[in-house]
Amino acid sequence: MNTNRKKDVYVQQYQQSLQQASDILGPPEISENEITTEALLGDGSFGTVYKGRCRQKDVAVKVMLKQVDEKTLKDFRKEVAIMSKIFHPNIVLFLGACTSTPGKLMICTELMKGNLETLLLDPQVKLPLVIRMRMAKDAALGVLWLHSSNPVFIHRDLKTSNLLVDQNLTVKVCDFGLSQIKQRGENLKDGQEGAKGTPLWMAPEVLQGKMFNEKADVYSFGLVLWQIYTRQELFPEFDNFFKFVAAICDKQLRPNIPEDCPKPLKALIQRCWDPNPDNRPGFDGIVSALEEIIIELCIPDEYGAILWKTHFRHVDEVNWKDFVNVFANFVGLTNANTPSMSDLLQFSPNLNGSTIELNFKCLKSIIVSSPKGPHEEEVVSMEQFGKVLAWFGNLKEDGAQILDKIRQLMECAWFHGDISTSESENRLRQKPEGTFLVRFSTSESGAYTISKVSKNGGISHQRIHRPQGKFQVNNSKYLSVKELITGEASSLGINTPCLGSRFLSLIYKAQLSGYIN
Ligand SMILES: Nc1ncnc2c1ncn2[C@@H]1O[C@H](COP(=O)(O)OP(=O)(O)OP(=O)(O)O)[C@@H](O)[C@H]1O
Repeated sequence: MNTNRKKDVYVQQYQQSLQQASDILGPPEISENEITTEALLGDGSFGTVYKGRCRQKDVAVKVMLKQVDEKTLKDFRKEVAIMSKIFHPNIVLFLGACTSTPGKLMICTELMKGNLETLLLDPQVKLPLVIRMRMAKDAALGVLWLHSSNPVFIHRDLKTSNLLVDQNLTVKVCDFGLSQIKQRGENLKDGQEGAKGTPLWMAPEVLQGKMFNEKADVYSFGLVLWQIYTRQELFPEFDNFFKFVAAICDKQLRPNIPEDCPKPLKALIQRCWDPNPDNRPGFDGIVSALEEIIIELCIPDEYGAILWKTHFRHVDEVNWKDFVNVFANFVGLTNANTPSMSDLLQFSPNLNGSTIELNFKCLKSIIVSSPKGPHEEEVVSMEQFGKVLAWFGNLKEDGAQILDKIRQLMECAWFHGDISTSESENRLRQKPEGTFLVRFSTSESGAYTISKVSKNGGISHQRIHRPQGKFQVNNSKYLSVKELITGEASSLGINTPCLGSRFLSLIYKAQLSGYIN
């Protein structure tokens, strides 16, 4: 037998054994008495979802209605069959099902914290936009997986209540009761029983009983994105189905996108809910667009965002060495013909004790989050990179000089950097009037705060604002914090730097070991 033929036989044998295994095993069957139900988690049209226990594990249990018609039974079997075939970190993990006891049909899945709709509509829950966009990306990754499978899975009931959230705010897609399988390129049409899904979230072609494909999920996802952005209820003004269908399909009505919505997000939402399914993006395009939106939210500096998009677009954080190499290349300190900056810093005797080495030490001291455990790496997050650029400048104009700016500020005894308001008060307590420090503002991006001991030993805080990249207190603007402190010392009543800055020891240690000053 030649090698290719042998390979074919092995592949055939392997596929047969897989088929046999799946015929024997089927979806993991759990017997009725292994499942106990506790608190109610949610009510759906197919049944009720409870928190439960199964084989000593907390689970979610969807208990189907006792009296089910043939169609619901078919949907239940389909949900079990689909869930037992899909595995992805953004799809709720199917654990097993009780399929054999009539009147006791149950599906067990991993237990999640709750659904996204409830979270979004709760005004008490703080969810910054960047976190919401990460949640949207999670959901899009889950649906991308469904749409990329062969055959294709169409979810058919995408809505925020079918997106579940865990304790880390990771989002996972659930509820495959209405999902359908189709071949790539195939279009489907609903039968006599009518459109499937939840009308408010349904694509116009589905509402009208026309041919549809996976782009119907994209339409629903446009509404999901709208709700993730606005945190408002969807179409509260409608209570009549026929008027609703006419508004969506004939008048092409869509929810209002607020003025302050970032332009790329607005464009993405509008493309997703385009009346023509062919104009809607695929989920791979949606994931890419969300990645760009997340990067731009975290890194408002134009060139900083370009750096991250070009080199690290799929990740939220990178290890320090990779970051240093990319950054040094980007600002022209190294190029394709030189060794990488991390190698230069480690092995080049020329850089030992140089300003460049010290500059990178200073950058590292504010950009790297310290490892949480012995096996964790030193990493730079997209957020922290964005913050450092907001504090220290404009990457396009400053290039490598940004590193000098960081070091020069750290050389000032009064600069304490990333300490909290209460830590600044601890450091200033009992100090004479006029003692002061400067730190990063905890609430305004790119801004600084002067904390000082005022009359009678009271401690007060004053913001240094950043209009157009300048540094401003009262009505005076300066090119740097250092110039501002010198220029405004007497008007601000500050005279003595508060000691204790962690950066100063870094600079002194460097000077003692021979750094050029
Ligand atoms: N694994 C889970 N962990 C925590 N809560 C869950 C879980 N699964 C479902 N829920 C809760 O139950 C609700 C209903 O679940 P699900 O959508 O699967 O039921 P359904 O009967 O198919 O509902 P519908 O068809 O009306 O969307 C969810 O919105 C969620 O709040």
